[in-house]
Amino acid sequence: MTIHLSIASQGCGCDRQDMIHSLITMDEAIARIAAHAAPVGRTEAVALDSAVGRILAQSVRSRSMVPAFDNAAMDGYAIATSALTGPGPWVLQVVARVPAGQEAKTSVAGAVAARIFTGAPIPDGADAVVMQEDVLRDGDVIHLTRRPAPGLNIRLAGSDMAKGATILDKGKRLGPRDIAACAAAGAGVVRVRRKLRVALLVTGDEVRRAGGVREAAQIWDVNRPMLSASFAELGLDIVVSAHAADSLPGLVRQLGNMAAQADLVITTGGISVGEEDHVKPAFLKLGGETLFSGVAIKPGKPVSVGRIGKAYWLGLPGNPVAAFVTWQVFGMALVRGLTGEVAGAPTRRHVVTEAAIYRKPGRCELRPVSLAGFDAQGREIISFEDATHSARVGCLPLADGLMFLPADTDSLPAGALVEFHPFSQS
Ligand SMILES: Nc1nc2c(c(=O)[nH]1)N[C@H]1C(S)=C(S)[C@@H](COP(=O)(O)OP(=O)(O)OC[C@H]3O[C@@H](n4cnc5c(N)ncnc54)[C@H](O)[C@@H]3O)O[C@H]1N2
Ligand code: MOO
Repeated sequence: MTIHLSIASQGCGCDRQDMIHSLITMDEAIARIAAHAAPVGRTEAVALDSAVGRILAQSVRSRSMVPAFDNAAMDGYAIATSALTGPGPWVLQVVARVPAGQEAKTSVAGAVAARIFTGAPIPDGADAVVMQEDVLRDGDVIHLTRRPAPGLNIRLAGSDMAKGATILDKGKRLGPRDIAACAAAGAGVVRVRRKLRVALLVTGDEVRRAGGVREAAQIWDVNRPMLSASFAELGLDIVVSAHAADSLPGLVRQLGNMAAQADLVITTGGISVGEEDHVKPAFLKLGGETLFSGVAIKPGKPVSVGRIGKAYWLGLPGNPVAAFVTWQVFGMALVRGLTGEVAGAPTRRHVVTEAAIYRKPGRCELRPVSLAGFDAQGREIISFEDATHSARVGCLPLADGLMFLPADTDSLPAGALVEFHPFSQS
């Protein structure tokens, strides 16, 4: 629901219509990434133990039926229900013992039982397992008072996975639950995409390592630790990470070196319009081809994507919240494309606003928000600051995702439905 209640605003000038028209929309930018970014590099076989976080390059099929044989779901006694004649109770001789991991050597024929343990193969002739709590054991016999249904407490061969069934499709990022399914299917080695090689270049004369020495007009570097942490969580291979001064020759050299080593070069800062912003000129000097440069969003308007030779370049803005938001929306889309990950995009959903919103229309706004409980109809409520501040990092730890406010929306009442884009862990 979009509500238009015009509010007078002079704005800062950066939302002027003539400027906005040179920008593309967020959906167009995502579509361009999806159309261009194809999986890079060779695939490799890795042991299941070290496959977490990797992207499957080949689907996984079950090597056998799972379970491979009928087995007991309880510790108890395997019996043949057809041998229970008359109304009962019944007295059955215990003729065998079958622990898990051993084949059943004796069959169960007639009014006899086999002592059996969870996971052990069902002996021939048996068609039910009575749990031990439901029988009375007396020496070599058991007393049974209730007739079990055929099939009771038996896990049938193939009831979990059929032989040859596709367990996981290629393009899946392997998490612990996928690893469990691979192991059950007998896939001890899986074929995955090689790790994406990324290079990170954080620009700015004013930027210094967090917590270190800094002069009066200098700031601590937020972008490098923030993005490095995201890369690590995504399992990317950081081939080089460096800081660059605001100098064109230096940037040309560093960007060129990085593009020669990495599949994806990520820069932060230096992509706006001031004469201290040398990243785009350096990219162009290296013969870079632009996929897009500037998106009608707030924050993150200058975000750019292109190619330098075979490497992709993602230019993030310097403001840390803008860098984080554009990394989440465009960077992760680029990584998904380059790694062939199929189903990793966060699912957007509708949520309701806790408070009214008044804003300057023009760019689609991606405001960090926190999930704040549910309303009387069970809809999720979000809380948020009264504006998006692209340089205020203090709200990030509390945020669960982004609220998307359409470009033409200038006000919304409390309780309005808006789109919510959850942050991935990374
Ligand atoms: N005349 C105009 N000025 C600006 C425009 C515009 O359209 N016209 N756009 C504004 C917007 S929107 C953004 S976003 C920024 C983007 O600027 P850059 O990407 O060139 O980034 P910088 O100028 O290098 O830095 C911006 C800001 O962020 C701080 N910063 C940079 N790197 C880090 C870091 N690693 N950790 C923490 N903070 C960092 C930097 O000190 C600046 O304050 O441009 C606007 N200007
Ligand atoms: O787009 Mo900028 O990120 O508003 O500060």
